[in-house]
Amino acid sequence: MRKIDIFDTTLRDGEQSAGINLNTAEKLEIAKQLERFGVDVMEAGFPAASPGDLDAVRQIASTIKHSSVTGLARSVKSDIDAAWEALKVAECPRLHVFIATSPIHMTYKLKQTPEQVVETAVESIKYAKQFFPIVQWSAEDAFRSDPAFLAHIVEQAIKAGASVINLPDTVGYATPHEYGAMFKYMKENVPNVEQVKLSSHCHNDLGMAVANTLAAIENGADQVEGTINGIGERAGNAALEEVGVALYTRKDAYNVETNLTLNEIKRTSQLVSQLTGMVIQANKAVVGKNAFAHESGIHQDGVLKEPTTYEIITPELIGETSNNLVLGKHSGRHAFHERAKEMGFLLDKEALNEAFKEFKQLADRKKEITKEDLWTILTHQQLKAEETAIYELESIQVQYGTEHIPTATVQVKIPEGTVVEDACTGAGSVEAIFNALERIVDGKVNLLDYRVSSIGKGRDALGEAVVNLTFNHTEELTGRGTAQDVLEASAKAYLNAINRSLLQKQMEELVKSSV
Ligand SMILES: CC(=O)SCCNC(=O)CCNC(=O)[C@H](O)C(C)(C)COP(=O)(O)OP(=O)(O)OC[C@H]1O[C@@H](n2cnc3c(N)ncnc32)[C@H](O)[C@@H]1OP(=O)(O)O
Ligand SMILES: CC(C)C(=O)C(=O)O
Repeated sequence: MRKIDIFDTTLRDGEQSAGINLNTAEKLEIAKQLERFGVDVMEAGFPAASPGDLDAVRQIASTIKHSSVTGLARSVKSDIDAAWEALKVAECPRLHVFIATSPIHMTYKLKQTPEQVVETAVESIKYAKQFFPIVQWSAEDAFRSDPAFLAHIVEQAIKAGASVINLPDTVGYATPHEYGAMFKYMKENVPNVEQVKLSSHCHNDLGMAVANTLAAIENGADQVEGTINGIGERAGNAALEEVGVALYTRKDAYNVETNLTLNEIKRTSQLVSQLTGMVIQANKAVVGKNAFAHESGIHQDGVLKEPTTYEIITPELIGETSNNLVLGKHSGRHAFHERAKEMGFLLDKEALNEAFKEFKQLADRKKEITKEDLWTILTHQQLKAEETAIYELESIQVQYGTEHIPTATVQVKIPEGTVVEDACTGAGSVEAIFNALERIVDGKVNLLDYRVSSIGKGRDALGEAVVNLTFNHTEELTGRGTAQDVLEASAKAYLNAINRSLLQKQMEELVKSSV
């Protein structure tokens, strides 16, 4: 199988992303991880850019042993000298030197004629070859260059000593078909092309960087360039993790191999995201938070029965521990039951169905159902199953205004099965609720403590109330209640404590009568 070299430029083109600035220690950390990931070449920086960049490239070049380290230089002697200064410590120093070849860039930016550009390119490669055993030459904006001129300058670059020729789509303008055709054209029109490796370098301005990279491979590219998470100038570069996984998953289509250790992808991606501060979009292919998440019931059911129904990549392939069946309003019973089992809840069918109903009601109101929400719902059902609720809150209504006395009206289903209603005032809404409930429950309540907190984050988080009380002079009991509204949660917590007290009494009587 044909081997494709992976050239990573996270630390050079990736760092060119607006807002990213990595220090030497951070660059070194990423470089070590790129080495573990198995990239063949890593571009560690642009040594002429700053003393800091030169130092970082030097440190990386002296540390990394299993990937070749390179640095970028303009076709300017002082840039090449700076690169040599940084890279001479490397096991096999490699330079990446470039000059633009498109009419727009030559005319307006370089202000050179095509002949002058050829001369500058050849001179710089020859100069670099005095120091570097390996010189990669890039035709910046190759895709928008005149094909015949491009073929001519590539031929001259090879004659001057370049051993890798990179043909970037610098502004992300190409379509896959067109970008592939450029490689085919070079293969057919550069007489000495077989002496070198051809390389792709794609930008993502039209969202086609990865597709273009794959098209280059199909048309003879031996090396592909890109970055982790696709970071880079403007809309970024081809995302290497996507390229690697596409080549592996569609081996049947591409029939090539790489040295990448794919199960290092997750770790590499996380590290780059964390150190650069570039957040990975949730739906990003391969490494996005949702890449292995299934939310809808039909998909979840399929994946539970057979993962390949909806997963073409296994999470393990990229070093992810498992897929994620996200429970939300589109989820179905299969996934909900499976999650309950995973969480250790052994509920009967009826309790599970009740829990599922409660879950769906909550899912309608909340963006995301958190693990804490599920614990609450499932625990509630489990307690219900074990305890047989004695007092159950039916409804609650509170009138509150800064100029009015808070009044609560509550309806509670009592142990006899009837629904009783009562109302009471209080210094605040919670006290009014507790006073009304105390009139309904048959006994003396002594409230000892009361706390409310939110479960999870966000404006739509559930409220949890905890009540400590004694009932008819029992020992202190704790009751918990959860609801979207803290007043409802408070009423539930209050009744939960009373129910626990009654249950305890029933148990004691049962034990006494059996002795
Ligand atoms: C497509 C790419 O990603 S290319 C890489 C882009 N990366 C970077 O630019 C990051 C590092 N760059 C830098 O730190 C600075 O730009 C430096 C140190 C390289 C140069 O800084 P300055 O000397 O202040 O020049 P400045 O950046 O303003 O302008 C670039 C100059 O280089 C020239 N130039 C651009 N590319 C090349 C090239 N490949 N070969 C020779 N000269 C070039 C420009 O024409 C311009 O020349 P001019 O000053 O005669 O007009
Ligand atoms: C310098 C070259 C390789 C580049 O980054 C580009 O053309 O995008």
